Amino acid sequence: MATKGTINVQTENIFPLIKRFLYSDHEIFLRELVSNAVDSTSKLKVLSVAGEVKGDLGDTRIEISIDKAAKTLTVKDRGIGLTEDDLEKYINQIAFSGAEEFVKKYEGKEGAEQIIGHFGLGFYSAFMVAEKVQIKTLSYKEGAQAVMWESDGTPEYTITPIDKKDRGAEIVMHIAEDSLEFLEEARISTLLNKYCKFLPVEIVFGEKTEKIDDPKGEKDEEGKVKQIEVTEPNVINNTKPLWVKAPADLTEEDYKAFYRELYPASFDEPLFHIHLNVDYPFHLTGVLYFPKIQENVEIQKNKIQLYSNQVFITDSVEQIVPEFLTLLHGVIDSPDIPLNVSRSYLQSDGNVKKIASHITKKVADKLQSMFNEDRKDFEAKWDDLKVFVEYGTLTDDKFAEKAAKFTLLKNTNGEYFTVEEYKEKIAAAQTDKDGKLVVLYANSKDAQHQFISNATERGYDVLLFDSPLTPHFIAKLESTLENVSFSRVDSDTLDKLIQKDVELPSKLSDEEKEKLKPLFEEVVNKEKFTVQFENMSETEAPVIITQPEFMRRMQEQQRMGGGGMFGAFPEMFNFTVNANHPAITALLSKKGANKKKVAKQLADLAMLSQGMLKGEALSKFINRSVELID
Ligand SMILES: Nc1ncnc2c1ncn2[C@@H]1O[C@H](COP(=O)(O)OP(=O)(O)OP(=O)(O)O)[C@@H](O)[C@H]1O
Repeated sequence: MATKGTINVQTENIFPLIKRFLYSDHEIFLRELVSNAVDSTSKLKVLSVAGEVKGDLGDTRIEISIDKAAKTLTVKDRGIGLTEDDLEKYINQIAFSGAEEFVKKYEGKEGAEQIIGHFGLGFYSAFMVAEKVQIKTLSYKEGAQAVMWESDGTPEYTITPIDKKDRGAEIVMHIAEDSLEFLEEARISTLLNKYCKFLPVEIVFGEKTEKIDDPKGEKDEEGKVKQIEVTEPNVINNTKPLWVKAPADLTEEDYKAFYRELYPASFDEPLFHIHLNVDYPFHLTGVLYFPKIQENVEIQKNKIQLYSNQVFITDSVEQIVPEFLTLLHGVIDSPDIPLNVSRSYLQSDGNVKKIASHITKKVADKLQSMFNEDRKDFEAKWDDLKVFVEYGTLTDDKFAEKAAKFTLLKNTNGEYFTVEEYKEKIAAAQTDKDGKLVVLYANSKDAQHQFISNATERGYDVLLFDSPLTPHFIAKLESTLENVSFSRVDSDTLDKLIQKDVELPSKLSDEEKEKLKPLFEEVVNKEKFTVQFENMSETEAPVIITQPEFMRRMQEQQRMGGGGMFGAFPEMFNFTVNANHPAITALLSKKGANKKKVAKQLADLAMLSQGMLKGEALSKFINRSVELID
């Protein structure tokens, strides 16, 4: 005999609301229903261990199936099932009021889409895609009568006794006209792969055909064992993903294989991994991988997947881990991350804070131990790690504190130093007359080649800073290190960069300098280049073009979107003539057109070594050079 009833609706009919709700996240209904099936199966296993369910449990796989003709999608489990009383209690009352409360709370609220995607309505999310839902179920309890609960998306429902032999629940969704996409194998397969890939109970979707060695051992003409095709249920998930296993039982190859399982489209292998395993004060497991950092760091983000008891929740974890950690890849699984709260609340949640700082600490500790255990190997990985470490140093004070001990500086010879080691290395040569340590750096070995070789000839060392975060990172180093300044090697002449007490005498008198100055001012743009003389050594270039450090930093900041208060910053360079160079002294005695030509040639050579000679100016320079050969 059928029971009819009406679900006790408190406020308004929530079914139309559920349907309308959050269009883009309709797909999560499948995760909700499969999770329920998994829970029910897990409960059965617990009861069996406790002796409350007798005998063999049989096949406990969950099956997802599509019946296109009947327009149904079914999730079938062999878990504990429900009695009529259970249906009344759990489906009509508890689940319903839960869903009702949920909808009431978030309806029309901004950001609700994200919340529902992470949390879900539970069983009633089936009504986002179905016009009618049936639960055909037989409880594990002895002597239970199989029943079918049915509702067509109004608060009315019926419960009818049915004939069902196997234990568990079958949720049959009669897919609505506007959701027919969920009757497509490919769509369901994609969803299962996204949300259910690592669920702890085997989930079967369709069949797969595989070729295996003939069990009878029959051979083909070439004497090889014959291959025969077998069709078997297609299990879509890995029930024991790597992160739930003990690190001691895993090899390096296992970690790499799991990385490929997580990111089938990735070509690169990860550099190394960290296995997270925390029981107290919160539960957290996971594996984080350090990828090779790509030029474009943005594409790197959103690769960490967040799970709650092996159920996929989201791959945008910004609020849960500090931003620099989002450069990492991998999996975090924690039932302690509250999923039923708004995104902004997550940040202030105590557990989330603890989790974030725990992960930060773990990552820093791992880097420190790699540094301690095998410095050479750490150096070999540094180029790939540095953007990550710099990013962390810039954005997270706790990390910065720890990272200071393993942050490496690389010089143009490819040697690596910690900051302390480096200070010691350059102290003798690069301390200026005021006792300040001047660190020289280049951002490209090629572009600043001449400047680097001049500096090394002087006995100075030049660091190579070529990451996109360089300007910020240098500013950070300058603010933490006392009495140390950083100057790019082409930002001034060497004597100005590291000022010593000794001054070279000048081969040119002041009058001679005054005579030559307008000559150079004529051949370059006066607005952009400030012509000045300096007594350098004869071996240095006759003319050097430099861009003052502060000027370049302003421009870099502007390019990165900061420093707008100065408006568009003009490009300004110093055009420094080496008063001691023979070519300059020789210029004095030259006459007329030839004098100007040589001055132009010298100016162009300086431009050329800064990579500033382009287009027509370059063509003219080449022609003039050919003429000068004659
Ligand atoms: N396949 C199933 N087999 C047995 N019981 C089920 C099944 N699906 C749902 N239930 C029962 O219905 C209840 C409500 O399910 P619902 O999905 O709405 O909420 P929930 O699973 O308790 O919580 P959540 O909001 O996390 O999904 C469950 O707690 C469970 O008792």
